[in-house]
Amino acid sequence: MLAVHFGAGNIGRGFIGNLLFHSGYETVFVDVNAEIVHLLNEKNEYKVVLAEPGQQEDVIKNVRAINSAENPDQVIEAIAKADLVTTAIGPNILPLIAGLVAEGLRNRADQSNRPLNIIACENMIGGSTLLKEKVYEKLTKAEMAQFDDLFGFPDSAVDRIVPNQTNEDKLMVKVEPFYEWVVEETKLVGEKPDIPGITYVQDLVPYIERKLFTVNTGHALAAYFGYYYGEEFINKAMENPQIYELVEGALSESGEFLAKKYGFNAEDHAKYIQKILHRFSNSHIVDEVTRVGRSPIRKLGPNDRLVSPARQYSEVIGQEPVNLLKGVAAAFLYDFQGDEEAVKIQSTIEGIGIDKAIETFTHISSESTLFQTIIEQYKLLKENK
Ligand SMILES: NC(=O)C1=CN([C@@H]2O[C@H](COP(=O)(O)OP(=O)(O)OC[C@H]3O[C@@H](n4cnc5c(N)ncnc54)[C@H](O)[C@@H]3O)[C@@H](O)[C@H]2O)C=CC1
Ligand SMILES: O=P(O)(O)OC[C@H]1O[C@](O)(CO)[C@@H](O)[C@@H]1O
Repeated sequence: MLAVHFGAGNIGRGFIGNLLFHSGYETVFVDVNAEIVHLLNEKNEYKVVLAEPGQQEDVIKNVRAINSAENPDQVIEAIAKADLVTTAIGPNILPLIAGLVAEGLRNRADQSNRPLNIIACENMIGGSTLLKEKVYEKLTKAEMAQFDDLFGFPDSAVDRIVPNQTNEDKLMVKVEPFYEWVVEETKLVGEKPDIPGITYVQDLVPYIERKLFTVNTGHALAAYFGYYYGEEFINKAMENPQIYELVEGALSESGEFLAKKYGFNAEDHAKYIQKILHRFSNSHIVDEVTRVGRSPIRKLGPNDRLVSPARQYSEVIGQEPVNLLKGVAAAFLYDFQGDEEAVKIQSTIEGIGIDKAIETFTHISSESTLFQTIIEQYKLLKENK
């Protein structure tokens, strides 16, 4: 069985590639990083190490790679032969691979009627759906009908903390032991991929919201407050009682609306939150606050991990969240010069003021009380910096 996976980065090698190998797939990674592509083709294997006492090592074999910037034709050919296509490249990059995916699927449909599933494994709601939309923008009406029959784009939620790697062995990836991969069963075509480690569900929305608004919300607060208080790493930020309290507070707010919206058992959800706080504190993982806080414009988007739970909390609970809004305010103070989006937020604030910047990035109306609270919190945090 052949899997084509876009993105041979942290989650691609450390999580998806790992599970694919253990499920019997040969994996072809598609990437634009010439060094990683070269090394994968030279070694045809890499190590995954668990970030825990004992540091258990796993060797992932049967892998190779294609540089899509240099050899797009090879990617098109690989998609024609594939049994599964997956991605872990980042939400902002999905539109950029749509042309190549469309070409690959078109070429495949010319040769056979074999169905194929394309699963985006990104930290976002509706990643595969977005990729499908972008692919379909390249198609004729007739092709769309043909693709509807042949190709599935089930959405998915992936959870495993894989920090930036600083190992001498450039292919080796250190990962946390925990993982979860949930895939929407109803949008699959053909045979269900037999991958132990995937949980198939009928309705993905509760799972992706639970994950994005707990793991990623908490992580984002730890990152932005960690940065604010001058911490370099997430586990160190979690040692700061002020930050811990803010993160825990935000997760209990998102948990309150999630439990009410989806009927989650409150006790189980409280355990889920505690487990996540424990994962953030893992001393065997060196995870920079600037990695976890990366792309703050994306993270401040109306449907992402900060604004969506804050808005939904106020809608479902009928009150304003305290900690979630502090998290939004802290993201507006994130001025890391190595992050293009952070620089853009700061220059926007300078150019049009914080009020307009909040409206621009969060789409929260300036009439709302949420908006006023964010401004107040922003000013307080700025004064006390
Ligand atoms: N690192 C983590 O712990 C987790 C990450 N994710 C999600 O997985 C996705 C990837 O994240 P990471 O692996 O951390 O990032 P990463 O930066 O380590 O990996 C992304 C890879 O995509 C490649 N890439 C960039 N443009 C490309 C293109 N046009 N075609 C093919 N490859 C391209 C990059 O060269 C890189 O190797 C993101 O959506 C992230 O939110 C989800 C859960 C956990
Ligand atoms: O990958 P993103 O969406 O930029 O955000 C970083 C987040 O992704 C993760 O790496 C994995 O879920 C988390 O560690 C963190 O919340």
